[in-house]
Amino acid sequence: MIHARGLVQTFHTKRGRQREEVRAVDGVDLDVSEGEVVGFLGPNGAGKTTTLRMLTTLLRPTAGTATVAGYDVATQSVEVRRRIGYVSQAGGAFSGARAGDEVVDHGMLYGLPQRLVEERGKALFEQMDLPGLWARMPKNMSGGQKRRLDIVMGLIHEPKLVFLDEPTTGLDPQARANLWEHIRGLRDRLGVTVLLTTHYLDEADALSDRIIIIDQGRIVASDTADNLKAQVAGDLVDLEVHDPAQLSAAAERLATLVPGPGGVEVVDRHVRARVPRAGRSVQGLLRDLDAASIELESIEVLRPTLDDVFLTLTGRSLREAEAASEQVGGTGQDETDPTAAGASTGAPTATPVTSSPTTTEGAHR
Ligand SMILES: Nc1ncnc2c1ncn2[C@@H]1O[C@H](COP(=O)(O)OP(=O)(O)OP(=O)(O)O)[C@@H](O)[C@H]1O
Repeated sequence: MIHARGLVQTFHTKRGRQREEVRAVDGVDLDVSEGEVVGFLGPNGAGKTTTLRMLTTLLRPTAGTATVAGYDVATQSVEVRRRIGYVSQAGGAFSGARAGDEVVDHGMLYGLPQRLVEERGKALFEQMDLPGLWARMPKNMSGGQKRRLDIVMGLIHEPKLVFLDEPTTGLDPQARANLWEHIRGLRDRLGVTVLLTTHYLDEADALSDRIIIIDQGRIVASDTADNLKAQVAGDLVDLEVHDPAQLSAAAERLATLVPGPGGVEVVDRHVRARVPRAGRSVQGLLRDLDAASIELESIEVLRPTLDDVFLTLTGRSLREAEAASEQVGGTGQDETDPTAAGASTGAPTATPVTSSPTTTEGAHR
């Protein structure tokens, strides 16, 4: 469904008098098969949205090639746009119309007949858990309902491939969980291929058949969540020791489970290490500690998380990476040089109907 090779996007920005080049995407190779739900994970500013904007033909790649649904993003953008749905990060900046009318107008922009769009739209309202909201103004909907309406708009022309850019940002936990169910349903019930960006680790973990991790414009990993976690060297065992005088004795015992030297960390009253298959060895450890009369306040065994994967791959946690990206100016989109390579391929709203404005982003502008 998606095949990208060596995708690059550079932006030129100005800070005061200084002209700077930002290499937002730096040689991305990416393949997504039909029917996959792929989570595109990375810290703020890693290049997720920029990659999506190239794949959805909203930005022309500075270098590299990509085909989406069988068509070239640079030379066959109309064909690509007809076949995809794109729910942008910004979501719907809806007009003052009623939700159902927004959906019908949006579908008709694809050249679809009104009656067909109404039928499909109403079915999608049911599937997306928006019953009775057809005549409601989007401004009077909750955040979760608006996000689901965004997805209805992205699906109205029955694309086989949908791009969701941070679909649950700003939603409360219940609305997020609810939207996850709907995203799973896109694949299970409608056979839709989904590429979704997120910086929520739990979201990528829960939703994705496969996870692609991007950092500083480069892909650093692509595999199932389980395989990625298996690359991290073991489970984290954390012992909280009752008597600080016994910390080094506890550390010695824990060290016997760690392959190689230097793997045990002592922080306050805690002794921690990564232990391969801790589930199997922790019982013996407890017996050892007991025999040596080392009393514990608590013991925790934590399976690796995707954050551990990111840390192993990049040497930074996702949170550190996000904080660093915010310090260097975050999105930095304030002074973009309009002549920069990759200026938009044209606002979809200005595109004739035959060119099928296929993004909810464009249609909401
Ligand atoms: N129009 C632009 N002009 C200049 N720099 C840009 C522009 N768009 C993005 N960038 C920069 O490119 C880099 C990647 O941005 P991008 O929005 O793709 O990241 P992201 O992974 O989607 O982040 P987030 O999770 O915050 O949405 C960042 O450094 C950003 O500041």
